[in-house]
Amino acid sequence: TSIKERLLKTVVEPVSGGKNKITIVGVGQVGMACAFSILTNSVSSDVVLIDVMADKLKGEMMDLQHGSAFLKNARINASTDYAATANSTICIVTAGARQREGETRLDLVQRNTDIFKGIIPQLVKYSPETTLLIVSNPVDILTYVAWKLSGLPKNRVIGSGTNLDSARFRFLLSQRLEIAPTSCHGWVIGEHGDTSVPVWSGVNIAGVRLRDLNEKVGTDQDPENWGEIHKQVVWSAYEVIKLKGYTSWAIGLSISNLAQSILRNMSSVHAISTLVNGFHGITEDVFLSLPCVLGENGVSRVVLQQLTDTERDLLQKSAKTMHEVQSGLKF
Ligand SMILES: NC(=O)c1ccc[n+]([C@@H]2O[C@H](COP(=O)([O-])OP(=O)(O)OC[C@H]3O[C@@H](n4cnc5c(N)ncnc54)[C@H](O)[C@@H]3O)[C@@H](O)[C@H]2O)c1
Ligand SMILES: O=C1N[C@](c2ccsc2)(c2cccc(Nc3ccc(F)cc3)n2)CC(O)=C1Sc1ccccc1Cl
Repeated sequence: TSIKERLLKTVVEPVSGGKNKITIVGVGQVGMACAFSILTNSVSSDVVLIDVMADKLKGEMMDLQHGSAFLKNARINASTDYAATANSTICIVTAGARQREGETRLDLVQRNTDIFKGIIPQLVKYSPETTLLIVSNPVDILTYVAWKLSGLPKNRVIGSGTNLDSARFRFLLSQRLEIAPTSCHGWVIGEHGDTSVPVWSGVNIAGVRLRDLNEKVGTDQDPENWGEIHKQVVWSAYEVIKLKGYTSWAIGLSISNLAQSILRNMSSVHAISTLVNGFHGITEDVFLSLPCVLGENGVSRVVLQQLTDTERDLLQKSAKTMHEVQSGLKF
């Protein structure tokens, strides 16, 4: 008999297949930062990596597996075959092509849409109950594409949206006030990226709104120029790209936080991209970020913020632009 048989008496065979399996598609800078954050925060004990670059995929899997002693023995697997993703509670999609020199956004969106045609149906085939969490850019449009390709109900198709925008906003606010970001409350909503919308009327510390202390906060007439914080949210994205060529750690941590809310059915509120037809006078099928209640069945509720007319107009303008891009896509 083998050493193992002389060493161990079997009581019952150990099983795998808990309810916290997460698939991550795309093992680039963002995908691996998501994987590392999810594993080091013990969000999941069962992570599957998918990519088309087989060698990079295997190398990333092995490198993470070698840390198992420090990761509570989480199962880490990888494959180019989607069968390995079966029964994933969450599927995080970070796969995508980078914008080429001189490429228009519409060309990039069509290229990433074509990539999604080979990913989304496969994920749903093996995990029909999954929640899709889209990170690839342009994230709001690609979340719409994932919703159309997946046939899943709108509560189970989510985009990271302005979650990173809001995290950067709260960090910058915290730096200025010398208070922890978790105690600095501020929501950036709408379209992820350059045209996101900071809801200044809601920015508060312990319920004390900056607007109540100075009604000009967030406007160009504000002598203290608090509005600069939102401008820096956008600038810092370009700054990080200029300095290191990509972003990873903050987006990875924010995705891990969203995954935790789903797996632990926390009903915590996050700025994430959801189908906003019917909200704030929007009548098109588009995905934009609003404060959403997030749990095991995805987005269960949306917080109805009181927005100024300007904030509503900005959302409606984003909705219109995205609807035009979406209408030009070939599925
Ligand atoms: N939503 C946000 O806030 C946010 C923030 C940062 C980055 N992003 C986006 O995340 C995406 C990924 O960024 P990155 O820096 O990791 O890019 P990257 O180029 O480092 O990684 C992309 C990965 O996708 C893989 N891939 C390509 N086609 C695939 C396919 N058909 N199936 C499976 N995998 C495929 C590539 O092999 C590569 O490993 C980009 O679209 C980027 O703009 C979004
Ligand atoms: O931190 C980032 N980095 C990216 C990036 C990561 C790897 S290469 C570029 C970034 C940085 C700056 C601009 C930009 N624009 C863009 C627009 C549409 C696309 F399809 C892809 C990228 N993207 C991707 C991205 O979405 C972010 S967040 C971000 C971007 C712009 C403004 C505000 C925020 Cl909070």
